[in-house]
Amino acid sequence: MPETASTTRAPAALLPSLAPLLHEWLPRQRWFAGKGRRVTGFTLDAATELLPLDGTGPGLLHLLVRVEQPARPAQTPADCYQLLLGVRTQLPPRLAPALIGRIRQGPLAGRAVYEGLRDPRLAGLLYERLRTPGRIGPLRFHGSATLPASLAPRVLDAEQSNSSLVYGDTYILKIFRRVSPGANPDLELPLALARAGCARVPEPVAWFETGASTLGVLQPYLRDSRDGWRLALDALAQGGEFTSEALALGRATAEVHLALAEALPTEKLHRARTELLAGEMDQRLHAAAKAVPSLLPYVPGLRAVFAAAGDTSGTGWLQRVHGDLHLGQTLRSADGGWSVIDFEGEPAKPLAERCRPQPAVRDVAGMLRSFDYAARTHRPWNPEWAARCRDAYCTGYAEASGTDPRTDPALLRAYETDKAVYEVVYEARHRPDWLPVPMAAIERLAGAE
Ligand SMILES: Nc1ncnc2c1ncn2[C@@H]1O[C@H](COP(=O)(O)OP(=O)(O)O)[C@@H](O)[C@H]1O
Ligand SMILES: O=P(O)(O)O[C@H]1O[C@H](CO)[C@@H](O[C@H]2O[C@H](CO)[C@@H](O)[C@H](O)[C@H]2O)[C@H](O)[C@H]1O
Repeated sequence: MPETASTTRAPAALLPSLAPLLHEWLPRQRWFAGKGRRVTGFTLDAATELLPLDGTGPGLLHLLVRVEQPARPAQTPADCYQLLLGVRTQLPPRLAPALIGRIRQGPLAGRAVYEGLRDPRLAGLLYERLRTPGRIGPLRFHGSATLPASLAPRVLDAEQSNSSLVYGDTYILKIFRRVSPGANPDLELPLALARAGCARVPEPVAWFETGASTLGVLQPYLRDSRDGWRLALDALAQGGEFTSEALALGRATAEVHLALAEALPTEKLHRARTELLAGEMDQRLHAAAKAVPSLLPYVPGLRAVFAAAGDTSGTGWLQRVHGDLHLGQTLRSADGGWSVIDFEGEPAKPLAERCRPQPAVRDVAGMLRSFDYAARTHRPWNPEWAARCRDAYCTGYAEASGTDPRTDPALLRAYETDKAVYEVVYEARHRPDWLPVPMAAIERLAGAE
């Protein structure tokens, strides 16, 4: 791979001037995973000038920053975040909302630092790097000059765990925000699925990485699609059914699972394994109840659900799965076909855990929870609507895969419970107003309702 001129500076030189700005700005970002814990400092893993900070024009600084926070579990490294910072002497008014702050000290004193992705010139440069594969300092760009040139970029303003840019309504580039060592499953799995000939997932056309970690993935943008969550809410609002869509979604999920099982290693599921899996759910419950004490009264009931799953003989196999499947991760195109996106897994889980083979029923459970979410979000609450969707989804899944997820009800219930516990922590951390939604499921699954 050709190495273009690298302008990487001694990282330590930049950090003191940026730290006060990051201190204010980082914890407020939607994708910042360490909310609620004090930030005590920063260290740099890498700093790369993608455009020089020599003051002749806008500079673009790529940073991998570790954020020091107390109350981190022992032996775990501080979270590392990917930042793309624009640096200008004068910030044009159209970029004012992107301002992070002005540097107060050092050689760059007075310069404005801003969210670089919001600057079309800088976002365009990132795309150009993908069109011209090569290395810049520690960054390795994999792409192709066959990608169309000069597509206008825009930032996607979605509720996201990462950040995405859409180029000319043709491609979408996801920039991973919290970066872990290892290949990100959101690149690995779509590539494997494309190799297996599964057309349910947009095929990655370019990406960039450090050699140790995946940093961003470019995929075709499904421009006329709508996501399953919006469509389900629309159906509810109009008093309409969603069962035929749920059936199609079940089929699509099964197709993805079959292709993943074909493309990547699988393992036999047996009794000792179900016991182990149930034990892990139990541990996650304890950690969750510590973080969100309103779970505490339900712990005995929930533990019984996990124990029942651990007692099952365990049939089928373990395989790579989506890991965080919900209606918002599905897109329906204008022709009615469903696609599945975002194979990163649950963002809070360590990467190694997200990449482990698991029972496919875990994804099924995620989607069943999503129908429940949609029905609960709607006024008046419509539990029968959710029950019909859940049934149709399992039927579609069984038709396409030959395996009905309802044939092992104890395992399915355990995964639904595990997901609801995860959702309680997720909502408590990110959207406290939504907490009653998973709490209602916790009450039901613990047998208290
Ligand atoms: N290939 C695509 N085509 C169209 N829209 C997409 C595509 N990929 C993602 N999106 C949109 O971007 C949003 C965020 O993408 P997602 O992969 O879920 O990001 P995150 O991991 O940050 O949550 C999705 O909800 C969807 O609306
Ligand atoms: O899409 P992400 O990978 O960022 O997933 C996280 O955020 C989701 C919410 O945006 C969250 O999903 C939960 O809320 C959805 C409705 O907004 C609902 O459809 C899902 O069933 C529910 O789990 C997801 O859990 C979280 O990981």
